[in-house]
Amino acid sequence: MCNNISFLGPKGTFTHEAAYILEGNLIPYCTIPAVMESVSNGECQFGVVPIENSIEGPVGLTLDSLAHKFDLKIFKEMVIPINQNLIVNPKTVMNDITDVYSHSQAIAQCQEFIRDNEIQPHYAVSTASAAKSILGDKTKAAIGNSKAAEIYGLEILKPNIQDLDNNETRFVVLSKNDHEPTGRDKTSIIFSIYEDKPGMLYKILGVFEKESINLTKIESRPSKKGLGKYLFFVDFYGHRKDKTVQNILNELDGLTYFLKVLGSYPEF
Ligand SMILES: O=C(O)C(=O)C[C@]1(C(=O)O)C=C[C@@H](O)C=C1
Repeated sequence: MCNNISFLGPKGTFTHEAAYILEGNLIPYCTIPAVMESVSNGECQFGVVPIENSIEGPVGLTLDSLAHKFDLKIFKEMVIPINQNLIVNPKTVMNDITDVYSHSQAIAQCQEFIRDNEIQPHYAVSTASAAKSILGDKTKAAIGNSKAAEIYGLEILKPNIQDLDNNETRFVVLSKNDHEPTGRDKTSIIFSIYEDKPGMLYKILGVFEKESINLTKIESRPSKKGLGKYLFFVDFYGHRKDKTVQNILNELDGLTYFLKVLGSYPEF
């Protein structure tokens, strides 16, 4: 069995740091859909992507790609603390910097720092690609992982520049199959409801209440089928092979317009 693990690269992203928790041959891909494609087409057995951040919330591209583009399962989840650093070329001082580059999530996590220092933010595909892009230009800084500074021969001018301390990101390991039950599992699903019936979401949540199953996340995203039409992303305790969870999924099948089970995996 191939032991390749794709991750959102290049080397030095937070996703790379999360992927280190796994054992295998780590391969960087430059976008979240490219990571998913590498698992779909069998180049990699697993792929690691960010799914939500404790400050900035969902990673929309991951949720949308799982809902609309790929038929992949969640095999594992991982949560790592995020410490953002101001990364610069050697011998740069604060006054040299006019522009700062990073992933949109990282820019959002450091809004106050960027505003207080009056530097112009720019979006990049990942924090590490931002670090690579500033090489050789003292007017440009990047926001990212200290590992990126080390890998690309850059320096950290200011550590811990995120606005809030409880900064954590949850990553998922995607595969063609989900995880066998461990006794401490979570299940992720996506569903949409019939729009013309009142109280549908209430009824659906009632199914979980009836079976005494705790939700750990509920999130809605546009279904891309018009304003006011949503997909719901729900995570809850239990494995899809548990009798209780099977009862829930059977009932939801009858109550929802669309239901996709993203799989069951051990709680981090
Ligand atoms: O750009 C990176 O370093 C990533 O791994 C992506 C990502 C994200 O999408 O949330 C991961 C963690 C941080 O919150 C910032 C960016």
